[in-house]
Amino acid sequence: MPPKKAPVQEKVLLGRPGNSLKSGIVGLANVGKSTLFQAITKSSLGNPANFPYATIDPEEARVIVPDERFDWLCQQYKPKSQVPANLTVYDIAGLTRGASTGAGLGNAFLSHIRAVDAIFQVVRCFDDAEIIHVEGDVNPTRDLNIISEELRIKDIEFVEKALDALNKQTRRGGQSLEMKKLKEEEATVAKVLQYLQDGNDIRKGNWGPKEVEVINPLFLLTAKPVVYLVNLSEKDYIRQKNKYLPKVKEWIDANSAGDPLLPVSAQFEERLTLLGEEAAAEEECKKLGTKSGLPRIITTMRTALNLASFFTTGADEVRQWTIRKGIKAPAAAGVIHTDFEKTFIQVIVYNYSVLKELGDEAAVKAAGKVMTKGKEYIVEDGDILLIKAGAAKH
Ligand SMILES: Nc1ncnc2c1ncn2[C@@H]1O[C@H](COP(=O)(O)OP(=O)(O)OP(=O)(O)O)[C@@H](O)[C@H]1O
Ligand SMILES: [Mg+2]
Repeated sequence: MPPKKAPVQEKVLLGRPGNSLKSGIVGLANVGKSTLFQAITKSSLGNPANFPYATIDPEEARVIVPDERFDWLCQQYKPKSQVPANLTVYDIAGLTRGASTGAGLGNAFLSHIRAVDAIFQVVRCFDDAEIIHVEGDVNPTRDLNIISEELRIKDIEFVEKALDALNKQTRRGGQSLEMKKLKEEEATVAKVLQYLQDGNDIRKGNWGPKEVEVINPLFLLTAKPVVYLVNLSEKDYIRQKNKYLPKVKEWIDANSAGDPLLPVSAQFEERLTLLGEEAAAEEECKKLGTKSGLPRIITTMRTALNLASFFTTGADEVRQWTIRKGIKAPAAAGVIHTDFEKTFIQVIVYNYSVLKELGDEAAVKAAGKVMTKGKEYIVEDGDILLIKAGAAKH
C-alpha cells in the first residue's frame, strides 16, 4: 500500500467558482480588439473598423479549445459525436483615459468588464499612421498605465462604497456574532482599499481564504487574471521582433509580475481567417515560416483561469469537459450532470498520458493502470473518467 497522502488544503481562489467562465477583450479604443475577436472566434460579430469606439455593445462568441489530446482521442475512437471544450470570449468597447469618471464610453462598459472572469488586454505595438491612436501616438507603456489606472480607480470607488456601507452597519456596535463577522469584513475591505490605494492590483495580493470570501462578491476589476496580448504588425510578428516589446516586458515585470504576455498580430490573423480554408492558412504559415498565435492565446487563458480538462470516451462520443483545477471526482461528475454529484458512487480513471503511452484501453487495463477511486479523488488534467452514479442506496 502506498503511504497515505496528507490531506490537500483547499485553496480558495479569487473569482467565481465553476467552469463556465468568460474572458473579455479589453484595451484602449482602436487597438485591434474586434479584429482579434473575430479571428479568435471565427465569427463576423463585432465591428472592426478604423475609428475609435467602433464597438459599443459587447459581443459574445464561443471558441473551441484546441487540444491535441482531444484530436488524438477522436482519431482513436472514431466516435459518432465529437464534443470539444469551449471558451466564451467577449469583445468589449474601447477604454479611454478618464473612463472611470465617465469619459469616452464611460462607465457602462466598465460593467461589461465586471461581468467577465478574466481579461485579454490588447496593447497596440504596431506603427501605422493610417490607424488613429486616441492618445495621438503609439506608446504601449503609457497605454498600459492608462488601462491599469482606470481599472484601479474604478475598484477604489467601488470598495469605498462597500466600506461606507459596512461602517454604517458596524457603528451600531455590540458583541453579537453577526457584529463580529461584520467587523472582520470591514477590516478586510479596509485592507483591500489600502492595497488598491497603494497602487496594487488585487490579483497580486496574498489573500487568505476568509479574505477571498469577502473580496469575491465585490467583483473587482483588478482581481481578474490578465493575459497581455501585444498586437504587432504582420512583419514584426513573423520576425518575432518589435521595438516596443522590451519596454512592455519591463512594464509587466514591474507592475503585473508573472502575468503572461503573448505576441500576436490581429492583422495577420485576420488575413489567415480570410483565406478561408484551414489548408490555405497552413500553407501561408509554412510559406512565411510562422504559425497562428491563436491556439496559444486560448490555452494560455485556460491556464490563467485555472481550468483543466477531463475526457469521456467511447464509440458514441468523445468529449472534453472543463473543470477548475483541483476539484474532486463528485464535483467533476456534476459537470456532466448535476445529479451525478449527489449520487456519485465511484469513478474509473486513467490518465490520457498513460493511454497515449500504452496505445489503447486494453493495454492500459492489462498493465493494471485503470484505477477505481472514490469521493476524495482529485481529478487531474487529462484524466479519462467513467463515472458510476445513481441511486446508491434503496
Ligand atoms: N496588427 C495590426 N496591424 C495593422 N492594423 C491593425 C492591426 N490590428 C488592427 N489593425 C487595424 O486597426 C483598426 C482598428 O481595429 P479594431 O476595430 O479591431 O479595434 P478595436 O480595438 O476593436 O476598436 P474599438 O475600441 O473602436 O472598438 C482596424 O482598421 C484594423 O484593421
Ligand atoms: Mg472594437
